[in-house]
Amino acid sequence: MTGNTPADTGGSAVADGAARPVLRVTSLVKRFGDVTAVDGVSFDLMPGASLGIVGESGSGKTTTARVLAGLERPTSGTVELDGRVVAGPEAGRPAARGGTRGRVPGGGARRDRLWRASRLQMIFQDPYGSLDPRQTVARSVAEPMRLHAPGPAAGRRARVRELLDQVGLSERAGGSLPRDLSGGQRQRAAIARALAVRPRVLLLDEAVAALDVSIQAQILTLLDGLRRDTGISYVFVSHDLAVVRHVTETAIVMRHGRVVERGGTERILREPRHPYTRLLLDSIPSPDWDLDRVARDRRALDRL
Ligand SMILES: Nc1ncnc2c1ncn2[C@@H]1O[C@H](COP(=O)(O)OP(=O)(O)OP(=O)(O)O)[C@@H](O)[C@H]1O
Repeated sequence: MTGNTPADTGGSAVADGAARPVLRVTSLVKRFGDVTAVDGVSFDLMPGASLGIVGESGSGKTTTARVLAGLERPTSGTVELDGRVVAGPEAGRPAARGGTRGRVPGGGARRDRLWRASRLQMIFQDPYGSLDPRQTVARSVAEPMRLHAPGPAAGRRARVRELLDQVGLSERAGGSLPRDLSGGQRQRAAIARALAVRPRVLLLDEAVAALDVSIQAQILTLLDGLRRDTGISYVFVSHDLAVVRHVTETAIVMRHGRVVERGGTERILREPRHPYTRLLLDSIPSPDWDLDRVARDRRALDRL
């Protein structure tokens, strides 16, 4: 076990003060009654880096993501976003080191939510989580701009065209309702909407899990290009190690709410150190797949 310190995740190493993590999660705990869904998770995400959160169903990935997005309050621990504590006992306060002073300018819960949403956006497995089924894609993409940066409609229209182009959608697709698009196009539209406010972090929760493999590859390539072009950071939540390999440099592996392994994604996949990570890798279908061994290893792990 590698413990739950942020140590070796978060992308490029940065000297003191040179750059601070855009997202810092410290000792995060989330309980639902008797169930501890997240149990002491910590990590840093540097600007422009991409971090995977992997684990099986029930390991606490989605709950972690929901706390980061402000959809759940943590039981304890803190989330610092862009130098500001956005969740935890000090929420609304600047982070201890190098953060902005004072509360979010103007204060107020709505202001705080807008501030957070302007820096961190979430993409769900189901694009209907962010697209209104009754609105054209173009309107859905324009909406966050109206909220965050009110200004002339002409400027918004130009920016919507630019965003649609950035995610590979035609103007025609922009004029369509979500139900008239393919699953891949809908996910592109959800990404365009998330990018509309120029967030620093995109939090992707099983964002390609519902798509055919060939479409998955297209979306992953799109995400790679967007990160290169914009310097945005990703937290990429997935049960699928092959997918995580494509879009992240570092990863944490979660089991029963805890981080059991962390490090470079390639290293984790090539030389897993924790038996649970090895089991996850052995569970991927391959020509020499040994189902009996996977079942045996799981029983042994469950006894630990
Ligand atoms: N709102 C809730 N109320 C009670 N228990 C919950 C709630 N949300 C999650 N849990 C429990 O917390 C644990 C972690 O769930 P979570 O959804 O975070 O895992 P996960 O790794 O994302 O799995 P999945 O991919 O299936 O969503 C599970 O035992 C789950 O049943």
